[in-house]
Amino acid sequence: MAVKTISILGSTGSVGTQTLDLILAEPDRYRVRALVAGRNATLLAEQAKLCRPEIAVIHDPAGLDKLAQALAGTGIAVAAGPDAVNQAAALPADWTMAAIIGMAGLHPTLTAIRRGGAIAFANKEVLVSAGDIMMDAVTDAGACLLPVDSEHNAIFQCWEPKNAGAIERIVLTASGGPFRQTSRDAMVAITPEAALKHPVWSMGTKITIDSATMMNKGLEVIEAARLFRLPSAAVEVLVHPQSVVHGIVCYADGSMLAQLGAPDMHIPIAHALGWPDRLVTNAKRLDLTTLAQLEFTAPDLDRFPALRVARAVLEAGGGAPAIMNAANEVAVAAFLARRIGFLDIVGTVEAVLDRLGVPPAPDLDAIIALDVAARNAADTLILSRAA
Ligand SMILES: NC(=O)C1=CN([C@@H]2O[C@H](COP(=O)(O)OP(=O)(O)OC[C@H]3O[C@@H](n4cnc5c(N)ncnc54)[C@H](OP(=O)(O)O)[C@@H]3O)[C@@H](O)[C@H]2O)C=CC1
Ligand SMILES: CC(=O)[C@@H](O)[C@H](O)COP(=O)(O)O
Ligand SMILES: [Mn+2]
Repeated sequence: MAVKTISILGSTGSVGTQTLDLILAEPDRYRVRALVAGRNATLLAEQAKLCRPEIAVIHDPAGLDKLAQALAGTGIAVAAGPDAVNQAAALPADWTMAAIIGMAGLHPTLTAIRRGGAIAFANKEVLVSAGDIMMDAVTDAGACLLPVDSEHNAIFQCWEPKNAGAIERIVLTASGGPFRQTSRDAMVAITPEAALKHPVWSMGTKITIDSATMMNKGLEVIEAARLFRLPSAAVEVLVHPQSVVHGIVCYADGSMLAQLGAPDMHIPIAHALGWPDRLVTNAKRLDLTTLAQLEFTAPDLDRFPALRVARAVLEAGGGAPAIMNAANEVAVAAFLARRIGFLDIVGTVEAVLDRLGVPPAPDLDAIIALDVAARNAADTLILSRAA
């Protein structure tokens, strides 16, 4: 059995730590090249001691001393700053987990794609903002793109490449989040604490808030359109509170192929890590006999307008997805910092989209400029709301 070389971008996060769980469960199968984190030097150092990468890199230079001290004498190289992050992403690796949160992952992920090999893609924000560029880079580099987001991984598992022409549509399921049954009026008073209590999944804070507004599903519709090259109309969303059916591919003969599993991210990550083979894991098993009922309902776009906004953005094209994503990142951070209310998150996104329109986004520089413009516009709106 050949040893797989691995890099993890975003190793200290929810997806990153679960990726490392799988690697540490079978250490002889893998050699870790690079671990990359944002600010958490303590956890990064602990991880490095366990999996012995060639290099551990922290984006925030303020964490370098702590990291260097913790790893002194281990022979593990350390580095800090954005250039070091990109250099780590460029190191040859058979398999890279792209799990940095948000647009912060743009350059390292693109660097890893251009280097080639398999890219396990968790970072949906980058696919939303710069999806065509990412997908073209995958093709140009001959890289192998492995979707990790649970719904997209499910679609990937059910997608028959030789029958792609016979695929009518795909279905992404949504848990509905903690406010699935909350009235719009009651949403005004939602606190960060309440929004961070996801009913099913344990995830990082940003995606958990996105699930609460259902912007997560909006981002996922665009992510699916990019990954599977489908129009908006071919990507359906159904609310499925049990979160055991993750995605469905609907074929022209009436067949629907679905992927089921316990709501445990170790499962899609393991699929991507083992692909094209299957790993043995300790991930939770689903006991179908305990499932009294599986519900599937259409989402309520009046209570959760994020989904409508995301579809409009996908259909508008150009720089609109990059603007939506950037405004959402700023608004979620402002909500978590108690600077705006829950309904203001999507309100801010809509206002920024109205302000910036649908500018063209022909290349990466244009997308980055729009990302900055949308962040500035969102900041200004949030400041003016507070005044
Ligand atoms: N969590 C989940 O179950 C799922 C997540 N996803 C997607 O996966 C991605 C990661 O999500 P999640 O793991 O929840 O997020 P977390 O917030 O838990 O983790 C984010 C990771 O990114 C790192 N990071 C942040 N900024 C930088 C930077 N500038 N340079 C390098 N590293 C950085 C963080 O480091 P540090 O903590 O050290 O600052 C951390 O390791 C997101 O795009 C999300 O949408 C998709 C499906 C499911
Ligand atoms: C685990 C995963 O893939 C998340 O994106 C999940 O889908 C979030 O739950 P929601 O369905 O509530 O958005
Ligand atoms: Mn998902």
